[in-house]
Amino acid sequence: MHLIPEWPYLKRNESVVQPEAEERSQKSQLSSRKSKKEVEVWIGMTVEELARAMEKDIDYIYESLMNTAVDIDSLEADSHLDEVWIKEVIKMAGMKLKWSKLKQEKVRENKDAVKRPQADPALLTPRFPVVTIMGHVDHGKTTLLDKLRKTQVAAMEAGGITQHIGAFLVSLPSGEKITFLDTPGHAAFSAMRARGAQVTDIVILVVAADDGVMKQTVESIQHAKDAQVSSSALFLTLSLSVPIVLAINKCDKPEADPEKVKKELLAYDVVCEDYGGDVQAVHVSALTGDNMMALAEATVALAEMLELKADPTGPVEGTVIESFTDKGRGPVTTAIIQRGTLRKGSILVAGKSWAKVRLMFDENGKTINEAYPSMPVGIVGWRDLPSAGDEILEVESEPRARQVVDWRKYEQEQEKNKESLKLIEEKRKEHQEAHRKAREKYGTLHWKERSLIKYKEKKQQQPLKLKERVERESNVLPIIIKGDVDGSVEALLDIMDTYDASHECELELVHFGVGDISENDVNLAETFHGVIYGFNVNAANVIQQSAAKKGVKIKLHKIIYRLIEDLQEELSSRLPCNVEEHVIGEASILATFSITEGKKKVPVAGCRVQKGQLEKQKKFKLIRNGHVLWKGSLISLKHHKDDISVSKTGMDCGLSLDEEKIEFKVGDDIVCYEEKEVVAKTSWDPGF
Ligand SMILES: Nc1nc2c(ncn2[C@@H]2O[C@H](COP(=O)(O)OP(=O)(O)OP(=O)(O)O)[C@@H](O)[C@H]2O)c(=O)[nH]1
Repeated sequence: MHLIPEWPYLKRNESVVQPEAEERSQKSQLSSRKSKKEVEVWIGMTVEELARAMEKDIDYIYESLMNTAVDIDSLEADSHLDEVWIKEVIKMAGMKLKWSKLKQEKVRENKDAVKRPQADPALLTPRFPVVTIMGHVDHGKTTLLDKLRKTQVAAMEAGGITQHIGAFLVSLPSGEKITFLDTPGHAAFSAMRARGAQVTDIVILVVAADDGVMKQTVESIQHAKDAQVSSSALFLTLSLSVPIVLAINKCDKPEADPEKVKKELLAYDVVCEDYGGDVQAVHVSALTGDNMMALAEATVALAEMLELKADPTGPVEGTVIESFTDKGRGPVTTAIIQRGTLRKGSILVAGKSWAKVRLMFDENGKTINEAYPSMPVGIVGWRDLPSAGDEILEVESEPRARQVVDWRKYEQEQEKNKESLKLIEEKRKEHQEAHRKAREKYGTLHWKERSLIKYKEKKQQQPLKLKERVERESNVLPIIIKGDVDGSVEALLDIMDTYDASHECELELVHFGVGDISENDVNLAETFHGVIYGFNVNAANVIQQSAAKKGVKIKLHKIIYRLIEDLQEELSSRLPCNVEEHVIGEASILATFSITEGKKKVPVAGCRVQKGQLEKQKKFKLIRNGHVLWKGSLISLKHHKDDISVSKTGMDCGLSLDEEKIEFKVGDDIVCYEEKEVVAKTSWDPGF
C-alpha cells in the first residue's frame, strides 16, 4: 500500500510507510512513538468522523484507502468504516489509535427471559380447550358468545355479574370446561399471530344459514389455516392449522339453508362429516339458544381428540389477551395461562413491562388464588401496560424482571439504530448512483473539474452575460461559495445541483473554492452583484470592511442547513411579490338604468351593499354567474343624487364604471377590493 506522492493535501511528515523508519534506532523509534498524535476512534465511525478525529479533510481518508480493498466509489462522508480500515488509515498516517470509551459499542450480554424447553411428557396433565369464535359480520358471533356466557351465569348462582376480561370459562353439565376468547375475533387473532403467539386450540366458525359463505368467513378460514397449534399433542406438527367446528347459525329462520353452507365451504377445504370430511357441523340458533349444548359438546369431543395437555409445574408461561388501565387497580391484563400455575406474588415479565402479581380474578370478578393452564385470569400488579399477544413469563425475582425489561428496551433501541443506519445506507446508495451517472457523463474527472464543466455548460446555455442579466433582471442570484475543506465545498455544490431552472429565481455560481473569504471574492461579488457564502471559514476585518463599502453581503455559517436556509431567504427576496386581492365590500345589482351626461348615455347599476362597504377610490369587479366580466375603477358612486365616497352595508347606491360598453344585469355582483403585495417564497427545498 502506498500513498500517491502528488496528493496535495498530504504533508510529508504525515506519510507513515517510510522505509527509512525501519532503520531508525530503537531509541529514536521510542521517542517517535511518544510524539505520535493520538486519535480517538470508535467502532462504526464514519469517514467524516474519522477525518475530523484525525484533523484531516475527507479526501485524505479517500486517498489513504485508494489502493486497498475498500470500494472508494461507494464511500461517502457518512459511510461507516470497518474496524480494520480505521486502524489502517491511522497506521498509514503514523498516528496512534485510542479506542473511545464513550462511543465504543460494547456488545451487551443477552439478558432476555425465554420459554423453557418442551416439558417432559411425564409431567403433562390434561387441560381444557381454548376456543375462538370467528365469522362474517352479523352472522351472530356476539349473540352466540352471549348465549354461551349466559349458560354459564345460569349455571352459577342467579344474578352473578359477569365482567368483560376478554375470555370466559364455560362448565358443561358433564363437568367438562371450555375457555372462550371473546376479544373481537380478527383483531385479537391477528395481533397474537403477529407476535407469534398462539393460544387458540379450536375455532368455532359461525356461518349464518340465511347468508352463506361471505368474505370474512373465508378470511376466518384462512386465519385458522395459517395459525399454529399450541396443542401439546400436536406439537410435532406445528404447521397444522387450528381445527374448526362449524356453527351454522340462524337456523330458526325460514330461509335458512344449512346444506348450501356446507356445500359452499367445500371450495375452501372445509369438508363436513356429511361430505366425508372431519369437520363437525352443528345447526344452531344463537337467538333462541337452540342446540347450544350440542355445539359445546362437539367442541369438547374435538378437544378430546386433540388430547390437549400442559405442564402445570414450574415457572408460568402465558399470553396476554387484553390489557387496560383500571382507575383503582392500575394496569390490568387478562391472560391465558399455558404452563405452570400462577399464584399471588409471582414475578412476571411481558413485553417491556413486569409485574409482581398483587391480585388475580376470574371473569366473575371473583378473587382467585391460583390459575392453571387454559384458565383465563385477570392480573393486577403490572408496572406498565403490556400489549395483547405479549408472551408472559415468570422469572425468579424483581431484579431479574427489571433486568429482562431493561434488556428488551435496549434491544428495541438497537433495532431503531439499525433502522436509521439502514436509512443512511439507502441515502448513500442514492448518492452513489447520482455520482455514477455523473461519472458516465464526465468520466473520471475530479469533482472540481466536473463542477467547472457543468458551470461552463450552463453558461453556454445562457448566451447573455451574467453581469448584464443580473443588471437587467432582478431575479438572478449570483453566489460565491467558500468552504473550509474540499469536502464541504463539494457538499455545497452538490446541494446547489438540486436547484434547477424550474425555480423562479436563477441561481448563478460565480466562483467557489477552499479557504477564507478574500479580497478577490469581494471584488467578484461586487462585479456581479452577488452574495458570498462561507462555510466554516472566516472573513478578516479588513475584508468585511471592504465588503461593506462595496455593498457586498458576506454570510458566514457553521451549520450547513442554516446556510441553506439563509440562501433560501436570499432567493425568496429576489422573487417578485405575489399580489393578493382583499375584498372590502360586496353589493348586488337590484336595478339597471341609464343617465344622460352631455350627449352620452351612461349605464348605471342600482345596487344594495350586502357586505363591508364600497369605497369609490378602490378597485372594483363585476361578476356574473361566478365569472369576472370586468375589472377597473368607478367613474361615479352616488346615493340618490349625491356623490359619495363610501357606501356601507345595507345602503342603496348607484354606480357607473370606467367601461361604458358593459351592460349590467339584475342579479350581477359588484365587488370592491384592494390589492396587497405578499412576499414570495422560493419553492426550492433541498430536503434539509
Ligand atoms: N334470527 C336469528 N337472528 C340472529 C341469530 N343470531 C344472531 N342474530 C341476529 O343477527 C344480528 C347480528 O348478530 P351479532 O351477534 O351482532 O353478529 P356478529 O357476528 O357478532 O356481528 P359483528 O359484531 O358486527 O361482527 C343481530 O340482530 C342478532 O340478533 C340467530 O340465530 N337467529
